[in-house]
Amino acid sequence: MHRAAAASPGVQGQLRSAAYGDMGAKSQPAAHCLDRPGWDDYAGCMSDTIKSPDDCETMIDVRAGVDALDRELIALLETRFGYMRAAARIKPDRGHVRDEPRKAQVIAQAKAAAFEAGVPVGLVADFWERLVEASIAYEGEHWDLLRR
Ligand SMILES: O=C(O)C(=O)C[C@]1(C(=O)O)C=C[C@@H](O)C=C1
Repeated sequence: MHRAAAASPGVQGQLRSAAYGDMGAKSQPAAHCLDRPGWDDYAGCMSDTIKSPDDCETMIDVRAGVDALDRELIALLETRFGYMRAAARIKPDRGHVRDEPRKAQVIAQAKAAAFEAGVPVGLVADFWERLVEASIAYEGEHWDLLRR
């Protein structure tokens, strides 16, 4: 499932401004670009500013691409933490915040997806371990905040 297809308009706008916010209105992709899957759409819409890795010719190209991707990653993380706030709101017991079987499933899925994508699996395993632990801490703090 493509993330933009599943996202609300608010999340799409958030992704767009986080990824392309400082590039000026002229270089922002058309809204339809974020509704369609695949690098070709992303790169095609952004061809005047952001090039696909294979099309990069200079370090300016590379760093523009990396910076745009990093902004998008941060926007995605913001959305993930939004789901943690939702979980904190929905889970009836504080003891449910940490769910070890689900944590193991989330990490296993991330490792499998990394393997499929040719991304270093060890890196993803370490990153997701940190990510889920940080998510548990965040969700717990939010659970307490909502009920104090
Ligand atoms: O799935 C949940 O129950 C969540 O709260 C999300 C999440 C996660 O980061 O993905 C966080 C805490 C749980 O230990 C398991 C998974």
